[in-house]
Amino acid sequence: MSLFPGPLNLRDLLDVLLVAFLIYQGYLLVVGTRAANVVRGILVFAGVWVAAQVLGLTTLSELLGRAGTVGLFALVVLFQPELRAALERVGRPRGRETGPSGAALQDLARALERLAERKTGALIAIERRTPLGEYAATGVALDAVISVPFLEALFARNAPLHDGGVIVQGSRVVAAGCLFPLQSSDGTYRRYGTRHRAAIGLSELTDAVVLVASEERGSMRIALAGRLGPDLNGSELREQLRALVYDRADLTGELPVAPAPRPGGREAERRAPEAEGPAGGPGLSTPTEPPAGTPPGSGQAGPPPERGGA
Ligand SMILES: Nc1ncnc2c1ncn2[C@@H]1O[C@H](COP(=O)(O)OP(=O)(O)OP(=O)(O)O)[C@@H](O)[C@H]1O
Repeated sequence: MSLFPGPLNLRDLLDVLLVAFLIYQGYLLVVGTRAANVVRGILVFAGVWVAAQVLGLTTLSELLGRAGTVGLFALVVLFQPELRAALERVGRPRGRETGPSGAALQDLARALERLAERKTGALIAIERRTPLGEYAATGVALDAVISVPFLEALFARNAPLHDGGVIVQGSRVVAAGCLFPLQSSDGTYRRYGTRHRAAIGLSELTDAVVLVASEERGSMRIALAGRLGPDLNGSELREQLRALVYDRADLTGELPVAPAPRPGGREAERRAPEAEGPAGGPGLSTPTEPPAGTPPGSGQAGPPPERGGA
């Protein structure tokens, strides 16, 4: 039996193109989120199921077929936040995907630098394709132009909105005092405090770029795709922000510069998890490897200077 029973007409072509378009859109929706790994798993599962069918392994194909049906329901429950975000994105008006302007990015980086220098804790999520509306709704709605003094005032120790995270959409701060989901996938980042784990947690569920200034260590880091990057200095922070927001590094979900942690010392021990990430990779005992999936050459920028801290 041939794949196409009759000659290929325009309607078939349109059909194929629409399916290809839908698959591509589906890919764009999941890429950079924790759902991407699950999609890969489903593809492997489907591959085995098809192979079992082709080879006539009836028991196996029957078993996988039934497991697949149950699995579909499980996926809907498991990925409810992602599905909601995906639908929100589909229904979102066009033209809202513009990220922060160059000046806004500079101000974000400068503000984080100043906050970190003064050991004032800060948590800032920059929205990219995944809408952060549901997390913004947990805080106080704002509509403010990004500026260094404004961000410093927001996170100042006794300020009413200093607790929780700030959400940036385009060049505006749209919410403050927001509750982000805590990192959940495994125990990799267990030793970090809740601010860092909230940054990792949000980046695990969305494609947001999440900036953290540590109150305890005075350090600055970026969380992306469920992983916490290394300590950054001001120029590294600016460079990464530019790459993530303008160079569409979001399509790979990778931190463009992820210097390998150095072995030895308490600092290395604290940094060790970033060499691992939830996707697996070397264990804590071998902290010199770059994170799994780091693009070639990305470690060539060399490790940032050591900082003091806890
Ligand atoms: N789920 C959350 N969403 C947003 N912000 C949170 C969340 N959990 C904690 N925070 C923020 O983190 C602060 C506590 O930070 P904590 O000291 O536990 O974390 P940390 O990662 O060690 O950070 P630091 O290095 O700055 O001390 C809280 O006061 C609050 O502002």
